[in-house]
Amino acid sequence: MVNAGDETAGNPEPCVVGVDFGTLSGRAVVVRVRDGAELGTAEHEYRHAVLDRELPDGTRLPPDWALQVPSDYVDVLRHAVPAALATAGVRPEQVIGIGTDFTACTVLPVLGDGTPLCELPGLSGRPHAYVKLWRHHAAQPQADRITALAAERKEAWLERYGGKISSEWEFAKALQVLEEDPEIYHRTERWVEAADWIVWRLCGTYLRNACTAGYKGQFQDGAYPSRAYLESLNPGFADFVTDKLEHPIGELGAKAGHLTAEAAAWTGLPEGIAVCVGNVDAHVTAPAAGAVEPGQMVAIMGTSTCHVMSSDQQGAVPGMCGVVDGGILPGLWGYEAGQSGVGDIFAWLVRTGFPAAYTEAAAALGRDAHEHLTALAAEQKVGEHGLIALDWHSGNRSVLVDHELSGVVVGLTLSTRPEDVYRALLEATAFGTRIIIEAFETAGVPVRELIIAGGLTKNVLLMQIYADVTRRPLGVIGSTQGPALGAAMHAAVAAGAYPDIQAAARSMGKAGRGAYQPDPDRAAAYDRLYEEYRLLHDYFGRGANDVMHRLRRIRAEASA
Ligand SMILES: Nc1ncnc2c1ncn2[C@@H]1O[C@H](COP(=O)(O)OP(=O)(O)O)[C@@H](O)[C@H]1O
Ligand SMILES: O=C(CO)[C@H](O)[C@H](O)COP(=O)(O)O
Repeated sequence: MVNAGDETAGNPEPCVVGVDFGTLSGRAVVVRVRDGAELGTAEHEYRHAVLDRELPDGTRLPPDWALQVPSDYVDVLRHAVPAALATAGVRPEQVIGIGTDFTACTVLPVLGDGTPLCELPGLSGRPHAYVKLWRHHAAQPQADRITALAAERKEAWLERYGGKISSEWEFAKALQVLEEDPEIYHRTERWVEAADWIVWRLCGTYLRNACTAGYKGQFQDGAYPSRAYLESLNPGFADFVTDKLEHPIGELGAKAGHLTAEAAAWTGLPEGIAVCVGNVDAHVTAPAAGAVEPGQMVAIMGTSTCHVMSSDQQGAVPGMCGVVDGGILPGLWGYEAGQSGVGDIFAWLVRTGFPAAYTEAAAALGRDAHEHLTALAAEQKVGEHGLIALDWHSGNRSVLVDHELSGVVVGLTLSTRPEDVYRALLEATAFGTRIIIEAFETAGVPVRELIIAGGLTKNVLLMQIYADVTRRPLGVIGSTQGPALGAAMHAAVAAGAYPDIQAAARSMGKAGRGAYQPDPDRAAAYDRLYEEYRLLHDYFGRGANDVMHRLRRIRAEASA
């Protein structure tokens, strides 16, 4: 990190602020416009983290729920932005713009002035009044009906979503509210992506960003799903688009408005600076990683993995999350696919399968649990643990689009150790990425380069496994704050410092090429394991054995 304190004292250079709203925290970074130097960062954890068991008042939540509290996002503006400025040694007057990115589809019900329903008197005990986080997966029954009806009616937009609509997105989540808590649904005046809500808080203007509108809001070729379609889904849902969703769309990198006096007081930034249109964590990271050419796929690996890629070719990739015109970069088709659980799955093992003796050994070596398991797992040869796993602990986003699937580890014996399972889980996520890449290439959308970004780039074993499993050289982004950097780059465009995001990427992006090379022997050994993964994937995921769905029903009955 560069400290700009002295350097900027006599000659203050323009800077921008990017704020990345992740799953558990928000991270702010102060970036120099000229060259993308990251001058200071700060993180603020959400006080309520993820509500997946109960509301703050103790109201119990069913399985597969994941909610958040909107005031936690404002706290990031209050704490992380001033702290990042202080660390950077940058004076507020140097900052010409602020940009944000968010997880998505993370969506909330609000009044016409943006007030979240969960903040209204009498509604703090109502689960449906809260933010539904991207990994709220309880709307799967609604998603299944949305897909089935679209297929039956041959809705043209279905193909743009790889043939399946996800339970993570705006329509499935809203339909769940209507069907489970109609009063909350009727009191909802706007159904808003958190990505747009935070921009609304910053500049007082509500615009729907083109990215989430396209990928999560089923907005294609200037239109949402028709009233007739929605009425067939549920008569009470017929006017969802006109009553609660439709709103002017802001292009990515455009200026949404100017920082209000209230938001200036929260952040310590000057009132009136440019506020960029909202965007998504994965999508802003592509230009941050220098990926502005067709066929450069960026996998943003953290809690989950998103695969984003721009292409000059429009294709129907089965099971992708979507293809949106200009969804990542203007003038190109933007593709997204993903894996709902990656770091989250490794965290599950650390939480549930890390014995006391391991905790002591890790502490003695000064390692955290991930580092300890990784170091032990790195001592093995490919296949030595005798395991194969399916990475579906948080369901399958691509290519099966089914959040009622669950995780599997085959091959457990009385000799199996935690590091064996940990390694099998690392490998399972790499196999999941290979399935996705193959789906693109089979559909005629070439993947020319694979670049990795996100928190998991710090795990060297994991990166090498991805290179070996995919048989591709991996580039690794040259920043640990890819999304926040990408948000800052979009802010620079919104403030007029660059004509477009491609130009900003040339000066501010942090491309890293060829950091890991595949090893031919390990790659060959992984080919054999990948065949086993594919077999299990199709067996459990494509209907040959529906045991995972049946188990969910048994669980629901048992806990009813
Ligand atoms: N050394 C590690 N190896 C593998 N996974 C890790 C390691 N350290 C943390 N993780 C996982 O990384 C995830 C967080 O990734 P990060 O990119 O920081 O966050 P986010 O995806 O929310 O932006 C967590 O799920 C955590 O379990
Ligand atoms: O689906 C997304 C983008 O389209 C989510 O934002 C993403 O999966 C959550 O990201 P993270 O793993 O970084 O918390």
